Amino acid sequence: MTEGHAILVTGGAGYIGSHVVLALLDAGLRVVVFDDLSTGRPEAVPAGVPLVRASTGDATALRAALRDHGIGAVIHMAGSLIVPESVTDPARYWRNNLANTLVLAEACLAEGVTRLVFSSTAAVYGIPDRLPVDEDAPCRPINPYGASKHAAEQLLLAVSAAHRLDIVALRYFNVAGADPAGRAGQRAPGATHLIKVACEAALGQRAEVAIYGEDYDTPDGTGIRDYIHVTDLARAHVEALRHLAMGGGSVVLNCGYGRGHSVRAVLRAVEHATGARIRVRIAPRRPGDPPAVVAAAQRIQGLLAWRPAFNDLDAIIADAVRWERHMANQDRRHLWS
Ligand SMILES: NC(=O)c1ccc[n+]([C@@H]2O[C@H](COP(=O)([O-])OP(=O)(O)OC[C@H]3O[C@@H](n4cnc5c(N)ncnc54)[C@H](O)[C@@H]3O)[C@@H](O)[C@H]2O)c1
Ligand SMILES: O=c1ccn([C@@H]2O[C@H](COP(=O)(O)OP(=O)(O)O[C@H]3O[C@H](CO)[C@H](O)[C@H](O)[C@H]3O)[C@@H](O)[C@H]2O)c(=O)[nH]1
Repeated sequence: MTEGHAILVTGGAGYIGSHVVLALLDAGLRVVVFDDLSTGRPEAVPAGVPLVRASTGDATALRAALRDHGIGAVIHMAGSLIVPESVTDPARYWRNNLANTLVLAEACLAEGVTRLVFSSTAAVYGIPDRLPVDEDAPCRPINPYGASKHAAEQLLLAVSAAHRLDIVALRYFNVAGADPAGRAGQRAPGATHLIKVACEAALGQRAEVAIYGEDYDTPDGTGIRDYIHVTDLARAHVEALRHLAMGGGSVVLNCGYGRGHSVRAVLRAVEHATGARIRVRIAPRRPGDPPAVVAAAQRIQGLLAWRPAFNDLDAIIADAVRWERHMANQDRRHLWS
């Protein structure tokens, strides 16, 4: 697919990145991870995969990595992604998500890399007028995270229109779960994403789950999201590379299943999967949170040879719970070693 070249995965030591690396290896591709380990973990990088520890803001390190490892395509996943943090520290988001993407695009042009897959987000839409939201809907992000990712998309598409750099921007909806074979999962401490937080609470690793707002205009008053299994999402990256290799050209694609679940529905499903009761506390709405976001999922399935294999909230949660138990056992072993 890249004529013997390797794929550079920025952010490959992170949660989604580590699953993308596995999907690429499973497809028989050569992979190099480029990660500053700000939230990623070296143990998330499989043995034998080179790890370049540097920031995407470092043009010299990027160009050296592209050159030295014979990179044919880049999957750009490095970024900052916590919505409330983007509200309190916007400059960090504009720098990491936009300015560093510019550095990467320039490095690709300078080193003759012609294909790039970009991690974008449903947060670019803001509060959609209509659900499910399709790729042509207006982008009116309501927080600096979404704004910085939307600007990065615009930058990449403009570069793509002017130069030989083809882009697939994948707009991920809410990513959750873990590798069904148990090889990877979400490792970073202090998680904020709902399914991870709920699993930790169900397994006694945190006291409670705060429900951020019970007064939204949704059937049960809590926020609605389209949760996608991380392994399905990872495989979409392999198919996006295939699309580019076949000359498919630049495109923006939603990555979701087209089905929404409320916060309360997620908590019930985690309780069902674990047999535990989760203590909940009703908290005020979180700044920057839209009430409901659900993907129109047709375009990706029309364009890529991608079909979801884990389109089921219970399947996502089962893998998330299994990974959380695995992590808890590891922690206990460390305690006694
Ligand atoms: N988790 C989600 O639900 C979700 C949804 C939509 C989009 N995304 C996007 O997916 C990507 C990966 O997210 P994740 O959930 O795996 O988060 P993560 O924090 O686990 O992964 C991000 C990785 O990027 C690395 N990184 C950050 N800034 C860097 C820099 N300047 N230089 C080099 N490495 C850097 C981190 O060390 C980490 O390994 C992000 O771009 C994020 O915006 C995530
Ligand atoms: O402890 C928690 C955590 C979350 N929520 C609620 O659960 C829903 C999901 O929240 P997450 O924090 O899990 O995810 P977000 O929807 O805020 O954001 C995620 O999904 C977005 C797209 O919808 C972007 O892709 C973004 O990158 C990614 O972090 C929201 O209604 C939120 O208010 C709670 O009630 N309690």
